Parts: sequence; C-alpha cells; structure tokens
Amino acid sequence: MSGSATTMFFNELFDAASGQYKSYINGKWLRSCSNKVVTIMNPSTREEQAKVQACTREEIDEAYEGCAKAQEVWRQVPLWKRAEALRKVAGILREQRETIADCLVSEVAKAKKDSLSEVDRSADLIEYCAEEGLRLLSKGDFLTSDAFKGTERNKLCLSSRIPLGTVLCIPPFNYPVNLCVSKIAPALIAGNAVLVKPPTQGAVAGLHLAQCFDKAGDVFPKGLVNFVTVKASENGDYMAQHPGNDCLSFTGGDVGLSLAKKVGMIPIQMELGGKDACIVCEDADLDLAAKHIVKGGFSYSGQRCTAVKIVLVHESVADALCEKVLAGVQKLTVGMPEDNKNITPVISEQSANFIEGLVLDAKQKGAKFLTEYKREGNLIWPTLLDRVRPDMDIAWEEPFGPVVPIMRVTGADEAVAHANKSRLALQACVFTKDVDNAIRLSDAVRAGTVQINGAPARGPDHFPFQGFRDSGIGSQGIVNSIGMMTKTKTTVINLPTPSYTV
Ligand SMILES: NC(=O)C1=CN([C@@H]2O[C@H](COP(=O)(O)OP(=O)(O)OC[C@H]3O[C@@H](n4cnc5c(N)ncnc54)[C@H](OP(=O)(O)O)[C@@H]3O)[C@@H](O)[C@H]2O)C=CC1
Ligand SMILES: O=C(O)[C@H](O)COP(=O)(O)O
Repeated sequence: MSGSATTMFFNELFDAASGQYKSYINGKWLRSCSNKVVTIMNPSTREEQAKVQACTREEIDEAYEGCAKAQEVWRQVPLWKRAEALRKVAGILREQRETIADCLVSEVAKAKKDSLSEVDRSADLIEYCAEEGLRLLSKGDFLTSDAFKGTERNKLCLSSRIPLGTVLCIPPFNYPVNLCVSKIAPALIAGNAVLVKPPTQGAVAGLHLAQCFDKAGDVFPKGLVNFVTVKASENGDYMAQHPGNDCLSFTGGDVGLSLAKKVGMIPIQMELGGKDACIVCEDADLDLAAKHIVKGGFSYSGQRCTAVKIVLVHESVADALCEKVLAGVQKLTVGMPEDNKNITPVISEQSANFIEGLVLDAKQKGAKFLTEYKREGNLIWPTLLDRVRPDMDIAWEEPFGPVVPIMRVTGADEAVAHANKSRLALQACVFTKDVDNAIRLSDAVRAGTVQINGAPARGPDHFPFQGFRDSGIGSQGIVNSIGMMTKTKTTVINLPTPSYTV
C-alpha cells in the first residue's frame, strides 16, 4: 500500500497528484476541496503510511443527500435482489482478499494470516446476512383484535419490518473491515442506505471495501453506499448529529459515551470497551483455562474488546494456573505482522504509552511480574502480572494491549463482586467443571455475555453481542442488527362486521 494505488482494481481510490486516498461519495471517487488530510501511521515502522482526505461539511451533506435519494430507490428493490447484490460484494471481497489484508497489515499491524481471516470472515458475514435477511424480513405478524378484552374480531392487523433510512456506521481500528460490514450488510439487506466514517487507522482498508461495493456495478443505486473520511475531532460530532441520520451504529471506546448523549431521537447501537473477566474456579480444568487465557488475552496483542482483561483465580489453584499460562505465553512469537507473529506492535505510540503506564503503576504497587516487561517502539512483549490488587489501575482499566493481570481471590463470589464493580461489562468467562456452578455464576455476573469454559468472543457473528453499563447500548449480531435497523409498520383492516372463521 504505502501511499500509492494498490492494484489496478483499486486504482481509482488513489489520487497520484496529491498522494491522497479519495472518499467515495454518491457513487464517485471524490477529491475533497478541503485541502486538509488525515495521516495514517504504520504502527510497526512508526512512519507515515498513507493520507486520506478530511472531507468538508458540504461534502458530508452531499453524501447524506445522496443516501436519502438512493434509499428511496433501494427500499423498493425486491428483497431477493438485495440479497443477490450483497452476495456479489462478498464474492468480490473474496477475490480481493490479499490486497485488503495487506492494507490491514500495514495500517493496523494485524498479522497477515489474521488479516486474511478478517476479510474472509467479512465475506461470510455478508453472505449470512443476505440469507438471514431473506428469512427475517419476509416474515411479519398477523393479529386479530378479539384477543383483547371487550373486542370483537373486526380488526385485522398486518405488521412487517421496514427500513429506517440512512444508517451512519462508525467502526473502530481493530476490525476496520469486519466491524464495517457487520454494520453495512444488515443495513443494506433491510433496505437502508449507509454512510461510513472509517477509523483513521484502517481507513485505507475501508476505502478498498468501498471499491468492492462500487465494482459490484449497478446492483446498488449510486449514493447508497458512501465512505467519507474526516478528521473526527472536527467533524465527527457533526456527522453523529446530522439530521440525515436515521440510525447510528458505533463501535469504539469511550467516545461512544459522549456520542450517545448527542444524537437525537434515532435508534443507536453502541458497542464500546470491555474489561472481560475470566473467573477460574477451584475445580476448573486448568489446562483448558490456561489455553483460553493465552489465546483470549493475547490474540491481536490484546486489542480486542473481547480480550481476557483480568483473570480472577481461586487462590488454591492460582500457582498451578500461573505456571500453565506462563508456559503458553512463553511460546508466543513476537515481531512484525508481515511475519505472522502472535504479538505485533500496538496501534500507536499513545496506546503503547498508556499500556506502559498501567504496567508501571502495577509494578510500583507490588504486582509480581511473571514475564519481564519489554518494549521497543510500539512493540510490547506479552506481559503477565500476578498478585494484582484492586488498588492498581490495571485491575479496572482496559489496556487494549498484550498485558494480562491475574488477581487471586478467596472464592467465586469475590470474583463476581469484582467483575460487577467494573464500569465495563461486555463479556466474562467462567471455568468450572460443575454445570450448576457455571449457571449460578453466569446469572450472577452482570455482563452482556458469559462464556462457560471458553474465552470471550464476539463470533460466530450471528450470535447476539452486547455490552451492559458503559460497554454499550443495544445488541449486535446479524439477527439483532437487522432487527435494530428496521422499524415495525402495521396496517389495520377495519371490518364493518366481525369476521369469524368457522
Ligand atoms: N464492544 C466492541 O464491539 C468493541 C469495542 N472496541 C473498543 O474500541 C476502543 C478501541 O478502538 P478505537 O478505534 O481506538 O476507538 P475510538 O473510540 O477512539 O474510535 C472509534 C471510532 O470513532 C471515531 N471517532 C472518534 N471521535 C469521534 C467523534 N467525535 N465523532 C464521531 N466519531 C468519532 C474514530 O475515528 P478516528 O479513528 O478517526 O479517531 C473511530 O472511527 C477500545 O476501547 C475497545 O474496547 C473496539 C472494538 C469492538
Ligand atoms: O472489536 C472487537 O474486539 C471484536 O468485536 C471482538 O471480536 P472477536 O471476539 O471476534 O475477536
């Protein structure tokens, strides 16, 4: 990628004269007249990787106007044709997987094999969405009035799901393709238009995704799908508060908390941070728990909202668990995403400094380091901390990096109390061999999802996915997203006389 057109298929995205990537507005690749850019850094080299345009408010308005017009056409396209159009995009995405994965490698430092899986998973998600949309949206309700006390059977009610209009999609850096299609695909199958504001890190991958929609041809009306790059600090709120929005689907960190207060009377879906607790009971299969802690805590260097972000282990098995987790951590490879290492540089210097701050605070307050802390630039070696206590910041903050804190507890109730005190409540997991205990703890932990004997995870992508407290509003997953991006419309047939079937 590095600031140039990637392949012929994608050459329209890039403006060689200015060295900038364009935005996709109203079915065209547009050169912004702002003369302002947003710079994307390569997290591994810490050098400039690419530039995208900071579009103006007028250009944002144009995109919204295009959305409104195109949606009028799209909502009347038969459902089966909408599904076919989505399947076409999935096919193109698969064909272009290598190029898009390379963007992820250089923009967000995701290992090449994981970048490829992200693209494949996105194509799978689009296809599943097309299928599920056909089933869900073809069904409605038929009600008769005579169920309600005092009424006769003289009213027949038909209810179905109709689109909302325009959905503003704001994904985060860590899955710039997958968390983009998880918003776009349900919106489109349901008959909506979309305006995507890609994350800065991941914007080029996002623009490549836009080209896959463009190349699907006239199956989509011009203006139905827009990718508008902006400086979030200048125009993020403007977009979120735009009167053209009929829905906001956002994934990211605490900025979502403030956006939720600013948007008006529209449905919102907020998937925010997580401090996913892993509770390991006295009777747990420790090999299984250790395996999941290593994978769950360190995949993509811990930069997943569903990463294991604190282990709460019964003190009687803590030594044995630590030994097993450490053995797994020692096998992790560290290095560059191009070389498919397990641990790769974190997204930015700012993020690396934040992670380091948490580690140093824990050190100063007496945490036991099971691994030596080591950092080179944005690359942080996997760090395992034992004997973490509630007075340490790492006990509560989300590092979003390759650091797993372990806290020893006297029993499951203490673990549950700690998990429930966190302001973040996305997922949690419980390791125990006792099914009754598992269900009791699942009920007791107040988080969006509790995994039994497995690490937290969003997928498979048709499962409901939601956070409680500061972790979110609403629920994602293919079925729930389609539901959320539609509204119920009813038609009531009033009969002159009650009708009864014999
Ligand atoms: N629950 C979940 O499903 C997930 C949660 N997350 C959470 O996201 C965080 C990390 O992702 P990160 O990308 O850094 O999150 P951010 O919250 O920083 O950014 C998320 C998105 O919001 C945009 N944005 C920033 N400010 C505004 C604004 N004022 N108005 C509109 N949009 C804005 C960003 O743009 P820009 O990049 O240009 O600043 C980006 O596209 C972590 O806390 C993580 O837990 C991540 C993935 C999944
Ligand atoms: O952004 C995230 O971190 C994801 O939503 C988590 O997805 P995963 O559990 O499939 O990695």
